[in-house]
Amino acid sequence: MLNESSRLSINNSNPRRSSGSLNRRASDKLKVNKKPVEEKGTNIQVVLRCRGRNEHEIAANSPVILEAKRRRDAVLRNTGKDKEYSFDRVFGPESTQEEVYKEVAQPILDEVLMGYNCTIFAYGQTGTGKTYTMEGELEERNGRLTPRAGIIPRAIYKLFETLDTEHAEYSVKVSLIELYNEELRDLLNNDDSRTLRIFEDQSGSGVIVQGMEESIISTAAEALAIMQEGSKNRIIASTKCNEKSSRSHCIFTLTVHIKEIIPGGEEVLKVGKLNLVDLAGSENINRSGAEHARAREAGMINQSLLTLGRVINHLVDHSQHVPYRESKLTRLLKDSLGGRTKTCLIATVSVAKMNQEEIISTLDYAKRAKNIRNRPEANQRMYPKILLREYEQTIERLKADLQASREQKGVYLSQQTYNMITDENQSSKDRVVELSRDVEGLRDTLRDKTKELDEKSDLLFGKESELAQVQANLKTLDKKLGDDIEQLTERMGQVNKKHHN
Ligand SMILES: Nc1ncnc2c1ncn2[C@@H]1O[C@H](COP(=O)(O)OP(=O)(O)OP(=O)(O)O)[C@@H](O)[C@H]1O
Repeated sequence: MLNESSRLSINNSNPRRSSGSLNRRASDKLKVNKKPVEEKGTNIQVVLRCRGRNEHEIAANSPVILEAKRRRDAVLRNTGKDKEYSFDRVFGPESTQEEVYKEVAQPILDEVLMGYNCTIFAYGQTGTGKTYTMEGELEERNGRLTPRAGIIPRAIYKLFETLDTEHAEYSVKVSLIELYNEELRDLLNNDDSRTLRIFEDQSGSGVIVQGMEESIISTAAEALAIMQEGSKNRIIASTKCNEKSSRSHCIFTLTVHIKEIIPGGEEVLKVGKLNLVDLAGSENINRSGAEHARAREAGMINQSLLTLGRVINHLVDHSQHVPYRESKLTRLLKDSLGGRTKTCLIATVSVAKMNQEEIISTLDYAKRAKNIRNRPEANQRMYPKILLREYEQTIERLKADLQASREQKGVYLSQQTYNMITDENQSSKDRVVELSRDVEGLRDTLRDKTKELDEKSDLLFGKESELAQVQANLKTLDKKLGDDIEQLTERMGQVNKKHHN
């Protein structure tokens, strides 16, 4: 699977090929012409894609309740009351794959070529077109992509077309991983003995997936073939909503290194990265970010999707602590949410009334995500010479480690001890997950109690107003009674006077 690129030798000397990174990891000494952070940051881009009614929805006579209006608005017809939602772009059911690519992904690919890290997420209910939008049809026909090709194949083709047209010296790497039930799986490598682990790099700004295969590719067709193979490996599980629904998250990453000559004639490397993320179906995760109680009972909790919702809420509320570490998905994509990556969320929805609850839930989720601010920053250029020297040092260190373990010097563990440590480690991690769930349960209770308290307060307030009204009436009656008594006394005085006369 590891292919040598004939175009560029810079990556061929990379001893860490099997250790992928989703983010920048150039050490400080490699930095040149550092670009300033875009100070105030930019909101993440959010687009909505509506899928027209499918056969099932038409057969069920479920009417259309969501319509794309103009370029940026969607109108929801909800029990007689229309509600408008605005996004950076709204694509109606008639939108084509090409249109979505050109308007959403193409500008992002341009940013990647300028040296930025970018991420595109597809979020939505099962069967609303996440995979269609991200992958679509991967097969070529007569050496060309078909009209149903999605963002990934189009981005791959456009990337090579641009690099070749510009006669750039470059290298391109791809990786494809899946996250299912909080387990990471490499879709480009079936070797089950390789465990993928997530590490934050020393600078704390990036994430490294240790053990992940990164295939160097030299043509678009090669990349597409890899993608097709990986896509077949993706776990498909059935749910009630869609027979072939996927409950896994899929992250496809393209990493591009381009050689540049800076003024003065020195060679530098520009690095850009594009993460294309097809998330699991969002049903069972409600608007507040809590999962469906029945789903919890059925063991269908998607910890990662749940945490993604919570991370969004925390970012929008500018919380001090954002719970990135509570799931693998949010750990992997930390930099895409509130970090230095340029991010776009594509929310996919059905337009049929029978999915009303999920449509509203997705629209609200997307609306909230619009408020996340990232601070995009271009990756620093790297000097190949220094990079090579660093790699040579790494190779020396790895050789020493290998020698030590061969000679059983240094830290050498038997398989049994290693398994024991791994089990203990996993058990602690499981405990954290269990405790997080308990905390979530307590949060739900707190939320319910707060709601109850609010209702009681409203009731009390109503009663207080009623009491004040009764007291006011009493006061008026009291005054009237006093006046009546006064009048009566006066009359009686007059009568008595007459009587005496
Ligand atoms: N915009 C669209 N135009 C035409 N067909 C579409 C569109 N969106 C989705 N489809 C079709 O609907 C079906 C379900 O789409 P898809 O598998 O992409 O959904 P999904 O959101 O990825 O579901 P899951 O969560 O199960 O992965 C597919 O047959 C796909 O071809």
